[in-house]
Amino acid sequence: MFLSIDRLSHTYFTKTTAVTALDDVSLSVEKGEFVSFLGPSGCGKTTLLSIIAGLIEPTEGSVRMEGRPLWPNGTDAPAARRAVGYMLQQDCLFPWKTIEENILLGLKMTRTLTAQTKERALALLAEIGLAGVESYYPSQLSGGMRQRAALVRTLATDPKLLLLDEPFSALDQQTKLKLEELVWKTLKQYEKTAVLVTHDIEEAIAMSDRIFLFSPRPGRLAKTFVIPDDLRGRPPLAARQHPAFSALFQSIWKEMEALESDPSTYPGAAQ
Ligand SMILES: Nc1ncnc2c1ncn2[C@@H]1O[C@H](COP(=O)(O)OP(=O)(O)OP(=O)(O)O)[C@@H](O)[C@H]1O
Repeated sequence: MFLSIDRLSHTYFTKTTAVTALDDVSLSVEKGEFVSFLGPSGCGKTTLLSIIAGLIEPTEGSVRMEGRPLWPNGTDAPAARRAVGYMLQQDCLFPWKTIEENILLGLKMTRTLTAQTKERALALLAEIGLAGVESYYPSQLSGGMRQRAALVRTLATDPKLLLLDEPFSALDQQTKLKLEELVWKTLKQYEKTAVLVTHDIEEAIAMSDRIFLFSPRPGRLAKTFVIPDDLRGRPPLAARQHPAFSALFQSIWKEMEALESDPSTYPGAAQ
C-alpha cells in the first residue's frame, strides 16, 4: 500500500472551543492512483490534506507512505514529507520572483538544484505550454498560466505524492476544464500518485480513480466510489461526455443529499 491512513482523528482546540474536524478516518491509496476527497464545506478535507502534508499533527491515528510514518512524528518522517508536493487554490507564486525563479524555488530549498534538475523543470514548463515566460513575473500571466507554473513548481522536485487542494476552483470554467485535462495527463505521464480535495462532484468523477466521500462535520469517511473503467481510462473532458458520467453523478449527488439531511445514515456512523 502506497499511502495508508489509519484511525485518524483531529480536533482543533482554541481557548474556549474544541472543534472535531475529523473522526476515525481510515483509508488507503495505491501507487499511481488518483483519488479525490469529496464532501461539503467544513467536513475536514483540507485538514486531512494538511495532516498528510505534515503541516498539522493529528490528535490521533497514523499516516504512512510506503511503510514510513508521516505521523506519528519520528526520525523517518521529515524524509518522507519531502517526497510530498502540495498545490493550492492560490498559485502561491512569489510576485517579486520570475517564473523561472519560482519554479526552481523548491529545488533550491531542498538543495536538489543541479543543471539536470533545472533542465528538467524548464522542459516541464515547455511541455505544459509555458515556454518563453521564464523571465516574466507572475503578475504578467493569466490565472490559468500561473496555476500551470505552480504545477511545474510542484512537480519540479519530483514528489512521489501530490496533494491538490482545490487547485482549479478559482479559475473560469474554460480554463478550469483545460487545466484539469493538463494536470490529469501530466500526472498519468509521470505515473504520480495524487490526492485531490474538491467539493465539485463532476471534477471528482472526471479526474479520479476513486472518490472518498466525507460526511459533514465531523468528517467521517461515508462512502468510497470506484470510478468504472469506462470513465477512469479517459481524460477528464472525454469522461465528462461519456454516458456513464451522469449516472455516477446522480448516485453521488443522492448520497451527499442523504448525508447532509442525516449524517447518521452512513454505514460507519457512531451509534
Ligand atoms: N485552525 C483552526 N482552528 C479551529 N477550527 C478550525 C481550524 N481550521 C479548520 N477548522 C474547522 O475544522 C473544520 C474542518 O475544516 P476544513 O478546512 O478542514 O474543512 P474543508 O472540508 O476543507 O472545508 P472547505 O471545503 O470549506 O475548505 C471546520 O469546521 C473548520 O471551521
